[in-house]
Parts: sequence; C-alpha cells; structure tokens
Amino acid sequence: MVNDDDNTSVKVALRIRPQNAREKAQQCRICTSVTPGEPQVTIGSDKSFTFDFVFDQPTAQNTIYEAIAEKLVEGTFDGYNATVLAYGQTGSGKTYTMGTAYDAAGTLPEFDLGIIPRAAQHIFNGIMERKLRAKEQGRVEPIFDISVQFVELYNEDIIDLLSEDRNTQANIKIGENVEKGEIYLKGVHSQTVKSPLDILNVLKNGALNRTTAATNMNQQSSRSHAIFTISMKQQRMAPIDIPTSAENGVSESAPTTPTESELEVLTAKFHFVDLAGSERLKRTGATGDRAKEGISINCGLLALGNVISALGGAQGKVSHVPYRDSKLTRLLQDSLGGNSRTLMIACASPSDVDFVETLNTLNYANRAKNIKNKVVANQDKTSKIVGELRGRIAALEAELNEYKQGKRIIGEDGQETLNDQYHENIFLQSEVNRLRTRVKALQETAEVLRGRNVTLQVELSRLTSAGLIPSGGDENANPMNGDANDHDPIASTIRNYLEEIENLKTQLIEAHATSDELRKQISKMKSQFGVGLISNSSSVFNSPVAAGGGGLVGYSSTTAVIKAAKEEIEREKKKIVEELDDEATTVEDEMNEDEVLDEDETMHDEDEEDSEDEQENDTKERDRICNDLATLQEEISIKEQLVIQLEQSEARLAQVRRDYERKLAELSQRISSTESERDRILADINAKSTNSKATEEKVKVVKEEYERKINTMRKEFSKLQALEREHERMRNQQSRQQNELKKYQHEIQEMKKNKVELMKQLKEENKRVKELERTNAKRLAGMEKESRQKDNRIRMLESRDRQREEFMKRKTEEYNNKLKQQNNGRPANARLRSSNMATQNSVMRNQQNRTVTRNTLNATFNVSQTPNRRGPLRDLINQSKVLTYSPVKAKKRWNAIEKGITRYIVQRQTLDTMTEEMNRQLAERESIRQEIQKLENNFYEVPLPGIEERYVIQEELKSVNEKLRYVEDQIERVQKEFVTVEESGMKLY
Ligand SMILES: Nc1ncnc2c1ncn2[C@@H]1O[C@H](COP(=O)(O)OP(=O)(O)OP(=O)(O)O)[C@@H](O)[C@H]1O
Repeated sequence: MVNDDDNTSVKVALRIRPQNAREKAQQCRICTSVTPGEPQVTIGSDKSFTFDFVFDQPTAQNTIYEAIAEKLVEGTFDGYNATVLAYGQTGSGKTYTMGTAYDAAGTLPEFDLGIIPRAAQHIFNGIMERKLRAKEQGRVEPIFDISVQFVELYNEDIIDLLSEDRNTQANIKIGENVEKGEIYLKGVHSQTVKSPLDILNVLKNGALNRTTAATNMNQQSSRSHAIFTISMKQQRMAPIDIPTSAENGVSESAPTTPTESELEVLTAKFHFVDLAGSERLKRTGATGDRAKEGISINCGLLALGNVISALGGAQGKVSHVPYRDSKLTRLLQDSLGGNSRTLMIACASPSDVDFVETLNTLNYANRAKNIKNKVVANQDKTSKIVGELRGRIAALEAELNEYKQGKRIIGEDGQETLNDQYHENIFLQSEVNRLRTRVKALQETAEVLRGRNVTLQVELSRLTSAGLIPSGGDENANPMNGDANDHDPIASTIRNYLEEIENLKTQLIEAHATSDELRKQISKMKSQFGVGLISNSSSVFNSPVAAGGGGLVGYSSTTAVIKAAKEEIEREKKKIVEELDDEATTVEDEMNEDEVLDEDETMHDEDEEDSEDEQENDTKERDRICNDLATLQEEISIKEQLVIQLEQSEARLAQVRRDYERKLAELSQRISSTESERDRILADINAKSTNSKATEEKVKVVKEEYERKINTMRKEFSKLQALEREHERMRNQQSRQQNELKKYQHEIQEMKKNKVELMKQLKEENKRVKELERTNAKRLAGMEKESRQKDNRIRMLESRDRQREEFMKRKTEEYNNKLKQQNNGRPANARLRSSNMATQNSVMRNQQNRTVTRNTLNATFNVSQTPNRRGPLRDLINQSKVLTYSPVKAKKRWNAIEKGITRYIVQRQTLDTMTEEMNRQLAERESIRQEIQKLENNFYEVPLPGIEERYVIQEELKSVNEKLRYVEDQIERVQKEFVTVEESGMKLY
C-alpha cells in the first residue's frame, strides 16, 4: 500500500512568537512582517521567504495544531510515520509549540497546550471513534497498542528520560532495520499507555528529567534535543477485494467486489522533536558546562544542516548523506529523506535584537523545503503476502481454465503453445452455425412457397370452375403454364416474366429469413453479454455471425477485431515507450553516476580502465537492446498501418452492402407493383376475350409496354448482379484480410515473446549495473570517509591559522575607530566601504602569512576529494574540481580553492563585524532608552522641579530622542547591509 503522494516533500512552517516582556521593555522593533493571506515572511526591509505555512505573532496553539499536525496524526491510523521537528534559537518558542514541557498538574491552561498533548488527545479520540464505528457496522473492533518513548540527546549521549536507572543509559544503541529502512533505539524503555492522561504523565515525568538551565536569553532553556515518540500498532479487519470470475476464468482486469475482510496489522511512529536552541554561543553568554553544551548542540545542528543540504541539493541528486556524523542526524534518518511525513516548524523571534538569529533560522528552514521523503504505509508482511497470493491464484485459475478449454497446450518440447485445434474447432463451429442459419432461412422460404402454392391452386380451381380456363387437366389452356404455349408469344412472355418474379421473390424471402435469424442472434447475444462486450470481445472474430458473411453483424465483428487489434497495439506501444523511458532514465542516471565515478577515478588509474571497459560494454549492450526495442516498435507501427487499411476496406464493404440492400428493396417494391398491374391486365384480357381482333391489338400494345418495362428491370437486375458480384469480391477480400489480420496477430504475439526476451536481458543488464553501482558506492563511501577526515584536518588548520591572525583584532579596532568618526557625520556607505577595504587589506596582508599554512593544506588537499555538499568550502572544492589530473590543472584548482576560502573568510569577517556593530548599536539604543527613562522620571519627580529645570529636561529629552531615532536608523541600515553581504557571497552553511 503506497501512498498517492509517496514522494512527499518535507513541509516547513514558520511560527513567529509574540514579543516577550523583556523585548517590550527594551522597546525592540519588530523586524519581521507576514504578507497577509500568503505564507510569506519578510525580514528587514526586503528579504522574503516563502514556506508551506507562516504563522504570525497572535496565532493560537489550536490553530497551529489543526493546520499542521492534525493530518499527520490521522495518517498514523493508516500506518504512515510522521515527524514534527521544532527548530529555532533559544527562547523562540520551540518547547511552547511542541508542548514538551507539559505540566500534568494542570497549571497550564487548555489554550496554551502544545502539539504533543493535543496529539495525545486526538489519538485516543480516534481510537474511540474507530471502535464505535466498527461496533455500529457490526464489524470486529480494531485493537490498538499505544506506547511511548522519551529520550534526550545531551552532549552526544542518548538519555532515556523514562528510565530511573541512570546506569543503564550507557547501553542505549541506535539500530537500523535495513529492510524497512527504519531507525530504532535499543535499550530504551517503551511505556504502554491506555489514555491521553497516561501520555501526559509520561511527558511530565520525562520533562522533569530533561536537562534545562537558565541562560542570558531563556530562564528555562533546553540544553538538549528531546525526542518524544508515540508508537501505534493497530490490528483491524480490512475489506479485501475478491476478483469476480468471468466465464473464461478470472482476468487481471476483472472487476472486484469487497465482500470479505481479513486481519491487517498496521504500525506507525510519530516523533516529536524539540531541538535545542540554534543561537550562537556568544549570545547566551554561556561559560563552563553551558558552553560545552552549546558546542555539542551546535555540532548536532551543524550535522543536521549538512544532512539537509545533502538531501535538498541540486535537482535532488543525492550522492552521500552524512547521517552518521552525529547521533541527532542518525536518529532522524528515517524522518529526513526516509519513510515519514515530516514537518519542520521554524520558530523565530520578531524582535530586531534577534535579527541575525532569525535570518539564520529562515535560511536553515528554507533549505529543508527541498527534502523529499518516500512515504509508505507500514503494513505487516502477512497481509501484503495474502494480497499478492490472492492475485496469483486468480491468474492461475484463469490459466487453468484455458488449459481445460484446450486453448493452451504443452507441446512435445515442453513449450507452451496456443492450440491450433482449438481455433479450428471454433472456426468449424461457426461454419456449422452459419449453415444452420441458412437451413432455417430455407425452411422458412419453403414454408412461404408452400403457402403460396396452395393459394395458386385455389385460384386455379376457382378460374377453372368459373370456366375461364378449360378444365380436364388441359393445362395448355392456362396462360401461366409453360411448354404448350410456346407458340403464343404473349403467354410465353408472361410466363417468363412470372418465373423471374417468382425467383426474385424466393430470393427475397430467403434474404429476409436470413436477416431475421441474424437479428435474433444479435439480440440474444446482446442480452447475454451486453453491447459493450460484443463490440469489444475479440472472440467475436471467430463468431458464427462473422463467418456467416455479409450483414450488419459481420461488419461489427470485424470492426471489433480491428478495434481489439488497435488497442493491443496501443498497449504494446505504451509499454515499449515506458520501458524505453525507464531505460533512458537508467542510462542517464548511470551516465551521471559515471561522471561522478569518473571524477573519483582520476586518482585510481588502474581501476578506472577496468571500470571504463565494463561500462563501455554495458553501454553497448544497452544500446543494442534499446535498438532492438526500437525496431520492434517500428514493426508494430507498420502493422498498425495495415490494420488501418483493413478498417478502410471494411468501411467500403459496408457501403456496398448498404447499396445492395437498398436496391434490393426498391426492386422488390417495383416487382410487387408490376405484379398487381399484371393481374389487372390479365383480368381485363380475360374479360374481353370475346372480341379477338381488338384483343390482339390491345395485347400487342400491352406486350410492347411490358417488354419495355421488363427490359428496364432486366438492366437494373444486371446492375444489381454486378453489385452483388462486387459485394462477393469484397467479401472474399475481407476474408483474405481477416486471414492477414490473424497472421499479424500471430506476429505481434511473436514480437511480444521477443520483447519479453529483450526485457529479460535488460533486467540482467540492470542487475549487473546495480552490482557495479553497489561496489562503486562502497568505494565512494570509503573515499568520502577519507575525505571527511581530510576536511577535519583542514578545518583544524584553518582555525589554527585564524587564531594566529592577530589582524582581526586590529581590523575591528580600525573599524570601530572609523565608525566613531562616521558617527560624527560621515556618510554610511563610505564607512562600510572603508570597513571592507580595511578587511580586504588585512586579508591581503594576511595572505602572506597564509602561504606558510598553504603548503600544509596543499599536502592535505589532494585531488581525491569526493563530491559532497557539506558547507561552502566543500562546495568550492567541488566546483573547482577537474576531471583529469595534471599539475597545471591542480594548481588552477588550488588557486580557485584558495580564492574561495579567502572570499568566504572576508565575508564571514564582514558579517561578524557587522553583527558586532549591530550589537553595539542595540546596546547604545538600550542605554539611550534608560537615559530617556531617567529624564522622564526627573521630569515628573515629586515635588515637581522648577519651570526652568523642567525646560532643560525637556530640551535634553528632545535631543536624546533624536539620538534614539538616529541609532534606530543605523540599526536598520546595518541589518539591510547584513542581508546584502550575506546574499552576495556563499551561504553560511
Ligand atoms: N507563541 C507564543 N505565545 C506565547 N508565549 C510564547 C510563545 N512562544 C514562546 N513563548 C514563551 O516564550 C518563552 C520561551 O519559550 P520556549 O521555552 O518554548 O523557547 P525554546 O525555543 O524552547 O527555548 P530553548 O531552546 O532555550 O529551550 C516561554 O516562556 C514561552 O511560554
């Protein structure tokens, strides 16, 4: 059971908390603004971010829950894992939003309850609802097992918050179920819960054990990452789809009816992750243990940032994700890029004092948007297997039916073939049916003729008794009688004419009878199978109606055959196109993979040659298979053309048939009118037979007239005959075409076999390629490990380098001096420019120092760097990477790396200096505010100061307020410049 949106992106929500009392007291400005009606936030004056959800300051807890968490909790009832992750600086509201610090004593008002307590309530309400529904519907009630775990990650140690025994903590291990792609904790207590209150008690007890401490920024700051997990196991009776059996066995596409139900076991895990604050160490003013905690927190979050970057990298191509770099990322492995619906809530402060932290949070969250997870419901294996087996049984039953009917047989060579006798049998049966129809028609004709004979006999005896015809068996006197009247031209003409009429009549009756019989058969078939089935079924091709030749049914059957053949071809085409697409994607992926491999293999020449040969062979082989598939596709297109031609000739045939039928009807109409005319004239002649001369005259006229008429009719009749002959010719052609169609179908069958063969080969090829991929991936992982170690060494060297560089201090001093000067009236941009110049100059000077370390770095950095997306330095290294090794290229590459590093350092230094400036200005703003407060107090002091004194205070207040406005403008300006500098260079992570 795969989810519809099984490729689900990690959703990101931003929550901006209201300003706290301290920020209000400091009269901090609000630096964030949310676009109304849009999930968009702007920080500073013009830097905007868009997320899946954005909640501004006044948003209530229940609104947040309903908008983002409710759906995820519902999903756990269908077996989908979920993770909610709160990220942000200290005091930004992570714990408040998640509800991790729940107080079961009930001091927390309902309004303030976070996501976890609400989810607990929701889960148990859901359980009750489902049980009640099952009861009402007379079904077996589902059984639920809910258990919870609560751990914290403190200084890279996993601590079970539900365990009293702190000694067992060392035994906690992270395990992985590779088959399910699931990460779990060994040695962690899992507590079964029976009610929402149980969950809340567990939450409270765990929260009490959690490591918190007061920092500069939050009185109760969480010093660890907390993961609260609710596991749900559900056993329920789920309806199963039973395929209905058709007459010819059970086909795969047969409609299904949900009649039975079977036991289904679903499991799901919901992780609630409350991360520790992401702020810089400096801001919390932490020292000692707090500082150590801070470093550990930042390492974890840095690793998380690297994982997010790797997963959300360019075009979703992920080569290596460093999950194992920290325990936090390892624990969240299945929530990031794995089997879980994941939501990250970025918590932020609106105040300008937290400008830099908020900007960092927004950047971090922005990258998480690109992560794609693969979400699959956790259904137990047994239910899955039962479903698969049921399908298999249906297919086997269908096959068995075909064997029973003799449609399929096993040849002497053990190969399965379609039975010729079966087809012959069906053909003969159709022939018998056709003849049976004809016999019936002839019987009906005979019946009509018999009736007509009786009528004529009666007429004859009537005329004889009336004396109009001589009696005594003198048949010669009867004008309608043949041979004896040869000498009488009128009589012979009339006789011939009558004979012809009789023949035509007989034919007409037979045609009517045949058509009636066929019509009956059609309506019988319609009522038996329904119209759709008749027109679609390919068995109609062999039906008696089709073989019966001519008529509407024959036409519709051939149309059905053509339609079926076209559909078959369409299906084949689609399959081939899909397979070719798949193949193209695989080839493309492999090509890309090859590129990556190529890069790495520049340093492993021997391996490279072998691998290249293998890959070349693989490519050739795949090309060959692709060509074969393309040829097959071409042949099928040709066949398709032929089927179209068949269809056209079929249409022509139908037209001729229609003409023929119409003419026949007209002729029969005219025959009957001529017949009545003849009767009338005969009666006249008989009545006036006394006057022979006049009679002769009249007879002559009548004769001439009739001869003319008969001639015309003969002409028409011969035309009709020509039409009939044409019809016959077309029918022959049609049967030839039907044979051709059969042949084509046989050929398509053969082609299918070939295609199966090709697909097999393709599969084998893919298997081999995968094997190769696995080997390469292993090698790549090894190389990446090596590369990481080298990265660490580089980082170490860089930090030592930086420590040595005293120029930073000098530069800052210079900057501060310049700033002071600028405060006295110099324009802002000039100041920034000079600051940057100073930075550049310092860096230039510093480059000379750096050449010493450069040799060391040179030795450390070799061309074997593997691609990864961890941080800007690694990005630079990857960007400047060249495919083949040469001293010149290596030098160029080194220069590019060095330039990048310099650029990055300059950018970091500028940002750091700007942050310091911002902090200094914030501090200045604070002192101005205090000064204002003091002046205001003096102004309203009791007893009130004198007028003069108050005037002086007022003047002072004016100038201090102006100063405040100036400082605030400065803060805004630096914030703007900060965003610009940050955007201009590499990203901070
Ligand atoms: N949306 C909000 N509405 C009202 N108060 C809030 C909101 N968000 C946070 N707060 C308050 O702000 C203070 C700090 O919040 P909280 O402890 O949740 O921050 P945190 O991000 O978890 O910090 P840390 O990382 O240090 O643990 C708390 O007193 C909390 O009640």
